[in-house]
Amino acid sequence: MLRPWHQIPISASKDPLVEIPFRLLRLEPHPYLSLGAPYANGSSPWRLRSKVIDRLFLAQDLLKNTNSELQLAIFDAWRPLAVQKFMVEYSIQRECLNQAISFSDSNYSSKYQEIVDQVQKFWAPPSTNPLTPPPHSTGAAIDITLATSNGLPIDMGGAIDEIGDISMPNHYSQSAKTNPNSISATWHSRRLLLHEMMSSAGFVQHPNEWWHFSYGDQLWAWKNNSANAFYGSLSFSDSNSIIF
Ligand SMILES: C[C@@H](N)C(=O)N[C@H](C)C(=O)O
Ligand SMILES: [Zn+2]
Repeated sequence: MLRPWHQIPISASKDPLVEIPFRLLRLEPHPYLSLGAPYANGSSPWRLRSKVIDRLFLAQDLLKNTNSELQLAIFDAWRPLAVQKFMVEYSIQRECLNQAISFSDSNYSSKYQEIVDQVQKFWAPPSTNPLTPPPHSTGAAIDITLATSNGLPIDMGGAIDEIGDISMPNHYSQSAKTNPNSISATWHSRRLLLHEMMSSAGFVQHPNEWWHFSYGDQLWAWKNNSANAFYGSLSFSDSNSIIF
């Protein structure tokens, strides 16, 4: 499924993919490694382009100055194409189970196709076309939330990766307006805070996901009216060297 930002050309930067320093909190164990996703040769998902990491530190400092009791907490970062494919297939199967659809009838069921469409609102296709890379395989995208200073993720009114309207960044805006003292208003303000810190540091947010942000990829270029994106897909060869 092509998105409007897939028409943006990529003029590939050589900014390297590097390990995210431990000063930024990681939510361990890594959710997709725990599911058995295929990270070749034990390669680390905790990596991003170096300039993206600089921006994350900026967002972290902004957050510290706004609310010293909170910190950023990273859920996922770099994702090889094989992992993107694994996670898309896993998510379709999980939704089939949740919605009691038989995966074995998949080819014949229109309900199955509905589930595929729902999942594709949240997961980018594992495209091998260099013109349409999935954002996480460029090293420019991050799934992130807020945590207390002692490392406990706070409730944002919906789990990361949930398939449904609850994941829309503004899902609670109406109920927050109607009832400013409700838990929905708290969730809305937490989502707004995350968005504000990340966007002040230069990131853009995915339209359907409160937790997904990127810097320098096609979505970022499209939202910023920039002629080019500067991060394309990268993957690791068996020897772990970077291939652009
Ligand atoms: C679903 C979520 N983890 C995610 O990363 N979604 C984006 C759009 C993606 O698959 O690149
Ligand atoms: Zn993401």
